[in-house]
Parts: sequence; C-alpha cells; structure tokens
Amino acid sequence: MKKIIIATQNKGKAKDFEALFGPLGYEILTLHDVAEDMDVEETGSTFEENALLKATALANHLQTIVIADDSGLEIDALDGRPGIYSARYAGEAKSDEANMEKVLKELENVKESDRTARFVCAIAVASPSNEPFTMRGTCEGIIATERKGENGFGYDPIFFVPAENKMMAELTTEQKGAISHRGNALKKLASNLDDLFFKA
Ligand SMILES: O=c1nc[nH]c2c1ncn2[C@H]1C[C@H](O)[C@@H](COP(=O)(O)OP(=O)(O)OP(=O)(O)O)O1
Ligand SMILES: [Mg+2]
Repeated sequence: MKKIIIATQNKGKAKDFEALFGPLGYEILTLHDVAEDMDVEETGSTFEENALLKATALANHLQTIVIADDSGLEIDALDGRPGIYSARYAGEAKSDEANMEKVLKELENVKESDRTARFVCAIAVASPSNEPFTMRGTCEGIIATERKGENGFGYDPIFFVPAENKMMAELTTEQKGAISHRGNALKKLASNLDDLFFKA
C-alpha cells in the first residue's frame, strides 16, 4: 500500500488521519514508526509556522516527503486562547483532562451565546527537493459546560458541533473527518495527493 508519513506524536491525530487517508488507499506512518525520538520544539507564532517546523525537520531527517499537523482550539471569549498553546494549556504534561478542566473553569460565568470557538488545523507538506507549503482548515463550534462523548481526543468532549447537533466526541472518526478542521484542511490537498507523493 502507498504510505504517507506524518510528523506527529499524537495518537488521536494519527487515528483521524487514518480515517481520512485510508479510503483513498494510503497507509499512515507516524514518528512512532519512523523516528521515535524526534521531538521538534514548537517555537513558531502561528499554526502554520509550527507545522512547517515539524514537517521540515522530519523531511530533512528522512530525506523524503512528509506532512505535519499543528492544530488547536480558539475560544472567542478568551481572545483566541488557548490557540497555538492548546497542547500545553494546563502545563507541560500535555493532559487533555487538565486542559479541558482549565477551559471549563475559565468559561464558568460565560453564557452560551458567548461560548463560540473553532478548531484550527494547519497541515504542512515538506520534502527535500521542493518548497514546503501549508493549508488551513477550521471547524466552528460552541464550548459546552461539561464533557460528553467517548471518541476522538484533546478537546473533543467539550466541543459542540451545531451542524451535527452533537459533541465532537460523539461522532465516529469518519463522521468527524467529514466536518473537522483536519478534514477541511486535507480536502485542499486530496485532489493531487498522488502527484505530490508518488511522482513517477
Ligand atoms: O481534532 C481535535 N480534537 C480535539 N482537540 C484537538 C484536535 N486537534 C487539535 N486539538 C488540540 C489537542 C492538542 O491540545 C492541540 C494540538 O497541539 P499540537 O502541537 O498540534 O499537537 P500535539 O503536540 O498533540 O502532537 P504533535 O505536535 O506531535 O503533532 O490541539
Ligand atoms: Mg505539539
């Protein structure tokens, strides 16, 4: 099967990508498979910059084409926080539970109509020979007042998706991919995947 390498440590993201790429005939490899110890510091000031840092580091290391995803949650009532700091919002331990707890607490006195938010995903494509590039997808929603749902990862249990009338964590991985920030970013790439990754 054709393989696509994703520069991520995050198993939840890898699962999302498997659901998105699988039906197109691609197998997903992650850092776990190709460069277990690689940990790139995310020193950029945008999702795009961080995605490029992760993708170019692995592309240079492996001398092949790879993609990376930098993503997060922007909450309007918090002036866009946690944004690019989503993974470490409640500390270096990168705990999804602690991150959700912190968000719920900060929004404690915010009424439903002011709890608007969006997931943002920047996907970077990097290779040894071509200029790297990025594309962005978003997904609009509302931060709930408590967790609900068992699927997905990260902030999915507190992210209500009005278009589906469900929490993100109540959607199957396939349903999530059809409407998610990650799915929306990838749609911009999917039409020329084979050209990009498997040029003769
Ligand atoms: O679909 C999603 N559903 C729920 N939460 C999500 C989603 N997409 C991103 N998020 C949250 C999780 C994490 O708190 C942060 C990503 O941070 P981000 O640096 O891109 O990923 P990461 O450090 O977990 O893995 P890696 O950098 O190795 O890809 O945004
Ligand atoms: Mg990260």
